[in-house]
Amino acid sequence: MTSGWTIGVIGGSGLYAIDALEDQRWIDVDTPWGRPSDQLLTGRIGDVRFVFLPRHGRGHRIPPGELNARANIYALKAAGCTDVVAISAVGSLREELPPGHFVVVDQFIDRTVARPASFFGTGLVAHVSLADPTCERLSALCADAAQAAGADAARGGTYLAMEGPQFSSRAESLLFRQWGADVIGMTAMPEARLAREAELPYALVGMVTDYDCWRSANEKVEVADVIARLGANADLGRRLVVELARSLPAERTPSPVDTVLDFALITAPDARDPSMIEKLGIILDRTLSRQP
Ligand SMILES: CSC[C@H]1O[C@H](OP(=O)(O)O)[C@H](O)[C@@H]1O
Ligand SMILES: Nc1ncnc2[nH]cnc12
Repeated sequence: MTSGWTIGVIGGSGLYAIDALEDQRWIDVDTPWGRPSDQLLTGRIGDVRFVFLPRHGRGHRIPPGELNARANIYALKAAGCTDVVAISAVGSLREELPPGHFVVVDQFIDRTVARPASFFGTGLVAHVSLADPTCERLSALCADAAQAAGADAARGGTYLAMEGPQFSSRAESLLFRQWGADVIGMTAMPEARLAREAELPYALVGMVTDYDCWRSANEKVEVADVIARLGANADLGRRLVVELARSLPAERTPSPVDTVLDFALITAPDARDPSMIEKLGIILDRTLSRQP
């Protein structure tokens, strides 16, 4: 019996449902931050509860810059998730990460510019650490699960989050390589920041669909090529989820991320805006219940 885990899965491009879930049910969740991208698909694999959210909505309706990441993360928390696995299509900035490979990333460079990136603000200020933005335990489980599913999976890598929706210019692509980025995408930020603020351990599995445009003067990314690759990748992504369910330890021991807000709130209790506290809702409940 596996207990204590409820895994939220954010499915990126090409991953809009998970057939292997038993007792499937699409449920509506509204949040103080607005509506998530779609209904949530709840179910289980064996004894492990899963909550799946198609990041762009079924049918891929929402572009990266218009995703309501706060509502998405809040909805997963409200649905009882203890941990979040994000699965994303990514471009490769490294020769040794060809299309078809998976990369379980452990760092981010955030170049997004126009997205609300925090649950906190005037009236309630918090600073969480993002030094290690992903959960080592969950990432290791995902990398093992990817391999068990039959994917070539690299452990560790830096994801460059760009604003999009256009793909990068060649000069940008070359620059990002010099910065040490390994893969590129448009969605992991601010998602990973918000997961940390919501005290949800987060892992991101990048499924490489293309080499972006850095390799030669006439190379460029085309959505049609990405889509062609997505079909095969998405099958592996779904299998990864099944393998992850099989491999989770029977008991979920606490993660340091479960309690990050205990050390992050800086606004004095009597200076806190009650409407902010209300809007933060379940994100703050645990911390506030411990404070006098
Ligand atoms: C379909 S290519 C561009 C699109 O794919 C990635 O999305 P996701 O991370 O949700 O798989 C990328 O970030 C872009 O949004
Ligand atoms: N080359 C690329 N750039 C940004 N996002 C992507 N998603 C998949 N491939 C990508």
